[in-house]
Amino acid sequence: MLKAEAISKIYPMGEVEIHALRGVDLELESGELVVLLGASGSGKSTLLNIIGGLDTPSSGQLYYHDHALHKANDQQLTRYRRDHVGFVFQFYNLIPSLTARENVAMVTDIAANPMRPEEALERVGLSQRLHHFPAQLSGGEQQRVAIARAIAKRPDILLCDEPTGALDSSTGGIVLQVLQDINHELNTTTAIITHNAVIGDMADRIIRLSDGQIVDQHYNSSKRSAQELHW
Ligand SMILES: Nc1ncnc2c1ncn2[C@@H]1O[C@H](COP(=O)(O)OP(=O)(O)OP(=O)(O)O)[C@@H](O)[C@H]1O
Repeated sequence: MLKAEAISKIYPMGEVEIHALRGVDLELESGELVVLLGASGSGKSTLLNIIGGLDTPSSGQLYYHDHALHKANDQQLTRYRRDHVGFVFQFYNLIPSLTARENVAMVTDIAANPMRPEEALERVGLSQRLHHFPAQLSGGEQQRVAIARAIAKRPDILLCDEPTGALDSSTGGIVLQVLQDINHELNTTTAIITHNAVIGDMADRIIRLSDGQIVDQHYNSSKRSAQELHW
């Protein structure tokens, strides 16, 4: 469903250029769960942001089905993000003055074919927290609200940048289990960025980046349930 060919990204920084990505080829297949591993600065977030239409490549081609995203203008990229992509970040980015339900409703109010906020929150196990404000929720619960918000519009692609980076291992396991369940139940193509190689065990495919290049990728023959993972 998504194909990146020879993607490079150069950030000009004064006199020097930072080569964040150097010729990345990547295909994401419908319904798969991919984990992207790599050291800090290897280009993981840059790649995810380009795939999600938050950033544009300096060179290379990017196709979502037959849409050439590398040629898209701002308006077309906004539409692609709004209609097809869900994002989950390390810090949950919830609106503090809105309840869990209202945070999710912000998205469902503008989406084409959304699920009800109650359904999205039920899918992440938060039916009992609909009217809580973010400050009244634990970190893991806040991340689950962020996931409910991301999936409520039924995105084709869910992109998660260090979704458990701020969580302890057992809370992180619950959040990852939610992502794995949603991938399974809704067939949402899912990419998870992490520093943590253990998380690769829950993936269909593991991709490793180093210095702006994909240096290894393989299918995982012994996929495990996220809640079995410990780090
Ligand atoms: N907006 C930017 N302007 C300039 N340089 C950038 C920008 N974004 C990223 N970079 C640089 O590009 C390289 C790749 O960064 P990126 O954030 O993609 O790495 P990462 O693998 O996600 O790292 P981390 O795990 O620490 O988040 C780094 O050297 C970074 O400093």
